[in-house]
Amino acid sequence: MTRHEDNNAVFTRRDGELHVEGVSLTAVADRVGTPCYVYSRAALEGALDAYLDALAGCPHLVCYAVKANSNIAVLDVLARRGAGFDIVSVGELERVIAAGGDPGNVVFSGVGKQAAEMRRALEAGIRCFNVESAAELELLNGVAGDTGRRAPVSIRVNPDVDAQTHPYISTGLKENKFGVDSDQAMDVFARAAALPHIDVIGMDCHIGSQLTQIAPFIDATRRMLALVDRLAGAGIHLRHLDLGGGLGVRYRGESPPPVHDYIAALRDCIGDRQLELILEPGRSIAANAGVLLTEVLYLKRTPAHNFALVDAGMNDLIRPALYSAWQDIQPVVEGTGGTTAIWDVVGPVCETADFLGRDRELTLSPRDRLAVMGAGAYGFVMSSNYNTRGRAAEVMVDGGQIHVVRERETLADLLRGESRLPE
Ligand SMILES: Cc1ncc(COP(=O)(O)O)c(C=O)c1O
Ligand SMILES: N[C@@H](CCCC[NH3+])C(=O)O
Repeated sequence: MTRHEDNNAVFTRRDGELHVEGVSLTAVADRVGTPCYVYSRAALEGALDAYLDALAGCPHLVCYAVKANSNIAVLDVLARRGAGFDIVSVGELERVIAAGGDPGNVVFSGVGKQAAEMRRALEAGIRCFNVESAAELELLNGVAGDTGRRAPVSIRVNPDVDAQTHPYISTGLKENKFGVDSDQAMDVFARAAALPHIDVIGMDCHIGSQLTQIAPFIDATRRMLALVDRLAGAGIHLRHLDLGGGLGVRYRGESPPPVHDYIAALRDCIGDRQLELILEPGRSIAANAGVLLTEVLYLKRTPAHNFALVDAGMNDLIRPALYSAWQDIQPVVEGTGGTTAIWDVVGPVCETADFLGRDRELTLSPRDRLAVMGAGAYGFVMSSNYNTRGRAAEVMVDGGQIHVVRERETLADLLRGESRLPE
């Protein structure tokens, strides 16, 4: 795998059979069973390298957004390659530490941080708290004082720009719950600078996810820089600017800007200001580094519709049900015959919204394996046990090797901690 290759280049078809790196997906399904998430180490590394290469020569830290895919093996691969991490809970911090990541390269985002989480993050020595409200700032100052530490702080500013993405994943508009209103930002920074246990070191924003154009990023960056300059005028000098994540990927017809163009545009805005640039990409690192493997259980043809019932459902991959997201569905083995039709690929969950894809032209037989593409981000992490279904296994392919990096959940896992009432 050379650097900069498109992540999709590691998912290739050879003799009609879909492979990830050097391994056939049939081999993975035979060994691990379905449903199962399969990630490519080379694809993860290639995606991170695109960021690191584009940032060369500029002080930077790429903090992979753990929420996109928090499997410890994924974090391990990225940490070894030089990534920092953006976390939103103490749980994600513990994952980073378990994966061998350096807490000194962790930024802590999130609107609802609790005192115990702050305490643990201070103790671990994280790089920065991305503070999202005046109230959070006061609590953090108190917790830092109690622990005898100073808290490094960035204030998340809501720049009020339209990210032009799905409303559920748009975060930088005035009406969204995220960050400090840009009109109140100067006051919050001034308060932070005056608090005894806070070190003000940065400013951050994150305007939304799956952005396919550069313009909203530039718009947000300019608004942030105007504030950075005003703060400098008021004697508050920041060390870093964190522009969040949000760069989109191609699921179907989208053509998001290449990482290189996106970063060149950001660097151009920053100009010769002495600021470290922090980014928090999630989806653009992980989405196209993973697929969800599933098997056809039954084919059901009705006068109204053709249903392919598969063993993965909305509890495994909720994006289609939640956002009407479209993800490509490919047969693992092509050309084996079967019924060619327009199918709704649906799961076993008792909900009409339980579909992985609708109106897909496929040639199918029962027991065929299918791969839902682009499932490496916001896939397993959003899965649930709805209908008392165990969560899928996760696999990391590395060259010719298959590593099971999360066992499939068993019934015992699902019932753990529950009990009947006493007699
Ligand atoms: C604060 C923050 N940073 C980074 C990300 C990662 O975003 P994406 O996966 O779109 O790159 C998110 C999620 O949207 C976020 O809320
Ligand atoms: N879960 C969303 C992305 C959320 C981004 C989190 N801030 C998706 O699958 O598209």
